[in-house]
Amino acid sequence: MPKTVNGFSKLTKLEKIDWLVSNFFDNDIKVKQVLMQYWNANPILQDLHDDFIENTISNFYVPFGIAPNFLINGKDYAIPMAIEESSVVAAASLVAKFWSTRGGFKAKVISTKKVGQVHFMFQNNKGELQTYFNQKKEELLKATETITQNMKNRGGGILDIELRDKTSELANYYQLHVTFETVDSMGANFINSCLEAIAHEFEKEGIQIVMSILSNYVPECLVYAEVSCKVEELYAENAELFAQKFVQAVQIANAEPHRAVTHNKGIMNGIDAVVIATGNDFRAIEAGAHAYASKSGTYKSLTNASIENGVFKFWIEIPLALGTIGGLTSLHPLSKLSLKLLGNPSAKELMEIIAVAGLAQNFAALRALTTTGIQKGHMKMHLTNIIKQLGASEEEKQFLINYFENKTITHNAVVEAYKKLIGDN
Ligand SMILES: CC(C)(COP(=O)([O-])OP(=O)([O-])OC[C@H]1O[C@@H](n2cnc3c(N)ncnc32)[C@H](O)[C@@H]1OP(=O)([O-])[O-])[C@@H](O)C(=O)NCCC(=O)NCCSC(=O)C[C@@](C)(O)CC(=O)[O-]
Ligand SMILES: NC(=O)C1=CN([C@@H]2O[C@H](COP(=O)(O)OP(=O)(O)OC[C@H]3O[C@@H](n4cnc5c(N)ncnc54)[C@H](O)[C@@H]3O)[C@@H](O)[C@H]2O)C=CC1
Repeated sequence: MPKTVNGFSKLTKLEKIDWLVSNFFDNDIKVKQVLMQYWNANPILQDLHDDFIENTISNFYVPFGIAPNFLINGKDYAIPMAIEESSVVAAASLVAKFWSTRGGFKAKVISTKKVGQVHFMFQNNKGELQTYFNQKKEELLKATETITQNMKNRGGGILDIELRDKTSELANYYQLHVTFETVDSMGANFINSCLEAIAHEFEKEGIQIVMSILSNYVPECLVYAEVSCKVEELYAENAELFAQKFVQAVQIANAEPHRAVTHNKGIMNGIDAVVIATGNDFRAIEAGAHAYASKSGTYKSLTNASIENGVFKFWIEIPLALGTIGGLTSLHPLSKLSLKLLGNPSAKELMEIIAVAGLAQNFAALRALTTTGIQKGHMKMHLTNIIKQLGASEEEKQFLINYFENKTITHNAVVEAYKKLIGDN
């Protein structure tokens, strides 16, 4: 039987589920039950979630946790995190507590410029194109006036439009490179609307517009965060060796892309979790962060560390195009709550908070990697997931948690201990 369908989008939610269950699950009624089990009991709330995307058939939960005790620029925060991976929230919490007694995190937005581009092809004389652009520039700005008026009143809008010659990269390729200030919004829709208005105005015979779209590479929408303390304040046991190995771990990430990718993945554990909890676009943030990590031509660490005059310093510099208005930020009740928990920050303040979450996460991972190894703490948190996969009862779970209190946790060791416990050898 063909597993393709016409008009799927027009079916009701239940019809969609029935089609899926009959075509892909042999009419297994349990599949329908699992999907419906995740529907929200409140139909209004469910409707809201149904409409976030298309062809919704259920909800996919991701845990929503809190990392308390973050002291950032002298202000206390409890940071919301939406993430499926164990040990991330624990690690952030541990590090927040640690640095809160050493002056906390200092963060600062460096710049907030965003970029959009109208990509086009032009075969004729370059000088003529430049003249046409120079004559047209004011009209291009005028064409966006109805869209930009409110943003200008907020202190934002279009900062500049440049004609860029890209013919050395691709034959006949030029672009209008436009920079924006979008204040408290991420700005994707605002930027795209402006670009399409500009493209429409710029079009004329001989200019073939290919596309108009914002760029998620935002090296000028940049935030910096750091922690520092005297080396001896780091950890009681051999603080100097700890600091040295920590700095070496960062240097290795800067020298070796294989390590840098994992190092930055650890940073994104913290960043994505807060980005998602606040209703922001984590794909945009991921794409922009990794592109920035490659800005020198080699993929490198997004963090850095130093020891100078007995002072340990650890910092991050990362592009984050975030919004505290627009997108899902006030539509998703939990994003709204997250922003309220953070004191309804401006987009700039949110950039600082999220950069700190990334720095804290990296500190936790490097601390673990250069001391006990990552598995000890991670597996301690992951233990309950393994136990649950085995189908253990509450009593068996407690037994296994106590059993592994002072033992090395591996998946196999847990399986063996469980088998022994239930007498299945
Ligand atoms: C996991 C810990 C924190 C345990 O650390 P610990 O020293 O065993 O923790 P503890 O039991 O002594 O508790 C100390 C504090 O840690 C936090 N904490 C401790 N347990 C919990 C918990 N259950 N729930 C919530 N918070 C917890 C909490 O703040 C607690 O204080 P309290 O609340 O008691 O005042 C530590 O070993 C750690 O930070 N490990 C690193 C974990 C990590 O980085 N995980 C990320 C996933 S691995 C990965 O994806 C990235 C990686 C590692 O590959 C990146 C890279 O390579 O760079
Ligand atoms: N490549 C990408 O990253 C793309 C992302 N998107 C999506 O676009 C969404 C974000 O777009 P936005 O334009 O930010 O959201 P949005 O379309 O909801 O617009 C936010 C609007 O809020 C208004 N506003 C009110 N007060 C403001 C203030 N203080 N500061 C700034 N604006 C204020 C402005 O009119 C602004 O345009 C996200 O959902 C994202 O996933 C869409 C297309 C492409």
